[in-house]
Amino acid sequence: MDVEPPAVHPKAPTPGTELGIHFDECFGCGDEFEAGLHLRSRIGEAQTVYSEFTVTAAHQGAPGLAHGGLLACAFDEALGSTVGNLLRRPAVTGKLETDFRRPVPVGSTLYIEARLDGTAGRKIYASADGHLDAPDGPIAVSARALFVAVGFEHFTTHGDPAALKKLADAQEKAKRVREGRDWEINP
Ligand SMILES: CCCCCCCCCC(=O)SCCNC(=O)CCNC(=O)[C@H](O)C(C)(C)COP(=O)(O)OP(=O)(O)OC[C@H]1O[C@@H](n2cnc3c(N)ncnc32)[C@H](O)[C@@H]1OP(=O)(O)O
Repeated sequence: MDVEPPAVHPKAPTPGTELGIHFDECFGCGDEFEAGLHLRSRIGEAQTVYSEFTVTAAHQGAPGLAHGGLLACAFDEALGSTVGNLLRRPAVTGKLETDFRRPVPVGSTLYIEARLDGTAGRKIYASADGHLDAPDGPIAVSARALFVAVGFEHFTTHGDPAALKKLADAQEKAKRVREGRDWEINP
């Protein structure tokens, strides 16, 4: 099947939009776990998403240096957020390839610019570059990923249905608050 240019969803958030946490307990973006990556993302121009990840002592592999697996996790999150927010299609990572080009010290911040590259049926291609300590800093890590679109049953079948229900309820409540209708008698 040919790879087609990605079609951004008409209701995708617009450039400049700060993207919130998609799940409090997500290791990539959630706030629930102190050692998590606490990635913060916003929509950029032309099918891009910018994310920032500051490396702490909790993310070390060698003394004073980030663990490569956790850097890969940051890219998985940044790329997943790009796919999820721009295409608004549930998808999971099928393949993730990383090039580690420079060491990333504790205390440094990676500025990750991720983009959609194309789609082919359920397959979604995306890639990203991580710049060291400034949006135009040297590239320390690059990644390419294949996401595969899935139905919601992927999460209900393989994940935790009770936690999913809690998440759906929290998202619905946040939507009601955003729309100024958080006054239902039976919340
Ligand atoms: C706003 C939201 C923000 C979210 C951010 C979160 C980011 C984090 C994202 C993740 O980390 S997700 C968790 C890690 N990933 C997984 O747990 C996925 C585990 N794997 C699976 O569940 C299945 O293998 C998968 C759904 C990916 C595919 O199984 P399916 O049976 O549904 O599909 P199938 O195997 O028929 O593959 C569909 C197509 O994808 C291709 N494909 C699948 N996996 C592939 C792979 N690994 N490499 C290459 N191609 C692959 C496959 O060849 C095929 O291509 P064709 O259509 O051309 O035939």
